[in-house]
Amino acid sequence: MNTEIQKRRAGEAAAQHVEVGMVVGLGTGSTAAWFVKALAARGLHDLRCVPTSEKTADLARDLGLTLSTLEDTPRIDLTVDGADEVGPGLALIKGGGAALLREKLVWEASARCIVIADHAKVVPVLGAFPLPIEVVAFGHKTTGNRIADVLADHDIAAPARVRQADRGLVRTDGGNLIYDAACKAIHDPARLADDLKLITGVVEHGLFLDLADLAIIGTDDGVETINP
Ligand SMILES: O=C[C@H](O)[C@H](O)[C@H](O)COP(=O)(O)O
Repeated sequence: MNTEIQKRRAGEAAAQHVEVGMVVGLGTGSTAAWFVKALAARGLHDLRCVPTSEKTADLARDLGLTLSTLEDTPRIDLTVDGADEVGPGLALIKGGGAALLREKLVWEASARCIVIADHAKVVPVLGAFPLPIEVVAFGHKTTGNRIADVLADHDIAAPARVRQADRGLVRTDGGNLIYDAACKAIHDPARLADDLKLITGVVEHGLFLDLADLAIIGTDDGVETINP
């Protein structure tokens, strides 16, 4: 199994869904990067692209795509983005690259969303990938304790840990921190999503529920599609 080829196949297949003149949301991560490259290679006219991170903005700019912002183009025709896990009903975990807040803002502004991933990302139950939760830096340990309380209420014993990089705490493009919750199995994603949003200090979480309209999954033989 070649994961990178699977990601590339998914990204290239998704680029075929883009039409002339569209406003396109550009996801973040290694899979979304294949989509951005494939999109640039198609050379479509009059596209306006809304990136979900500074990293994606840099890539798209380098490839000659025309960038826009959610402020200038608040209605997006199609967003294509990767995921850390693709569960039943196209419930997703996202945020492994710390871009979940901008991603969710762009997804929610989109008429259609396609998630792209390699085959290993498809899971029967969400939660093996630690759930990213974006929190404001002020008082983040208190917020982390409240997150742990909510997780315990969901029979999830593992604590959420603040994400570290070599040079200290990871900061999102918005200057916030990320807590990763090693849930192992999330049996009621909708209830957990609601409960996390009620915590003061939590900006957003990486559960993307009822947002994806289609999944394009790269395989060793080509691509497979999954509808919600
Ligand atoms: O914050 C990052 C995003 O949600 C990514 O789309 C996600 O982590 C998947 O990234 P990759 O395609 O690199 O596995």
